[in-house]
Amino acid sequence: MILIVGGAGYIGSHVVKELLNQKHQVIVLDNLSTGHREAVDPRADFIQGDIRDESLLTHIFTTYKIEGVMHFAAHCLVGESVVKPFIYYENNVAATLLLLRQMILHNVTKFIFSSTCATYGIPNAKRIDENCPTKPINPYGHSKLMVEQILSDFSKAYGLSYIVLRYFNAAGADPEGEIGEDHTPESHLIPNVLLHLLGKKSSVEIFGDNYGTKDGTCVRDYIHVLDLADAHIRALEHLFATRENQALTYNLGNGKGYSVLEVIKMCERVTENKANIVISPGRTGDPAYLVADYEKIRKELNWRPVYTLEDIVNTAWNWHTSHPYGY
Ligand SMILES: NC(=O)c1ccc[n+]([C@@H]2O[C@H](COP(=O)([O-])OP(=O)(O)OC[C@H]3O[C@@H](n4cnc5c(N)ncnc54)[C@H](O)[C@@H]3O)[C@@H](O)[C@H]2O)c1
Ligand SMILES: O=c1ccn([C@@H]2O[C@H](COP(=O)(O)OP(=O)(O)O[C@H]3O[C@H](CO)[C@@H](O)[C@H](O)[C@H]3O)[C@@H](O)[C@H]2O)c(=O)[nH]1
Repeated sequence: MILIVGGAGYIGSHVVKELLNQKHQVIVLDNLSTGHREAVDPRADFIQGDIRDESLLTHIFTTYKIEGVMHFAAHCLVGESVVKPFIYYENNVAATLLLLRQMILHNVTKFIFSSTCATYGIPNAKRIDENCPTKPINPYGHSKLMVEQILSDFSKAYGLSYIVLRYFNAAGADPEGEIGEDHTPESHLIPNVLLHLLGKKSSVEIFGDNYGTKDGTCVRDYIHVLDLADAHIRALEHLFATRENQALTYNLGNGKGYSVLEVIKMCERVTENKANIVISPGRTGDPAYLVADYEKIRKELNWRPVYTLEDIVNTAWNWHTSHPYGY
């Protein structure tokens, strides 16, 4: 059985559905702080609770035969982390330590960790590969990089076998339309544009239009949640297939950069609607340009993204139009 921590959240719930489709047994632990009970596939076991509750973790590790853990639970907003760093270090680093302690105590060695391209900071590269220096520029990125260091040390000392997945910008929704992105408040670009085009927000803000990019707006690499789900399953299967401890780090992105303006244009095209754009100051902690080189995971786990930006916007639009109030 695989324990999915944070499996009621946006990315976790999509991974849970794919794991179940591929006949894995799944138990989800989530405190529902930003996740939704309805997002958890009914075929999964669900426990509402917090990873900081050590007696609950002991109960889970002694009751269920947990063979591996995927850890999605975190605070994960770049801007919020700049103004509320305490909760980022507390929930992303200290709470993860508690989870890892229980794993070690119960001899569970396989671990997949949701990290981020925010660990790179402002890279000096057109495409970021895993050898680029990690110099985060916000507390969120620092908190994820700290966990990566902890995992490396724990692997050597306690035999942890792990894969760190550094996602770029997750987007899109389940093509079957059952689950999708639902955050309150919503801060991510694509849902914000689509919610505006759906008439739920009066305008869409562009945070900064004088970055040193092709049109002055920030460039990001948008990766479909189902491509992320596929990578998680490959990572899990790799950990189960190898005898030696693994200590691996992979980027997960599309390898293509789109500016905020280009994303808005794609949303306008898919929805056949015109956006009312407002230019606002850039957000603190936002790098100008982040695009992935995903060669390493392509070579080693035979993963490659299959969804385009248009697929991302189409599936997200399908979700928002069928769930205008979220779950
Ligand atoms: N969304 C992105 O673009 C993106 C990019 C890079 C990395 N990530 C990482 O991926 C992971 C998932 O992101 P998401 O967008 O699905 O976020 P999300 O907020 O939708 O999901 C996080 C889930 O974790 C749960 N949770 C948080 N703290 C918890 C705790 N202490 N105990 C139990 N449950 C807890 C929340 O209720 C939520 O269901 C995060 O670790 C994030 O840092 C996300
Ligand atoms: O209404 C909006 C929302 C966002 N943006 C811009 O759009 C880009 C993407 O922003 P957003 O969708 O909020 O994602 P990021 O801030 O890039 O962060 C996401 O992607 C990171 C990886 O790049 C993850 O680590 C984070 O968890 C996840 O929130 C940024 O340049 C924002 O300034 C706008 O202009 N208007």
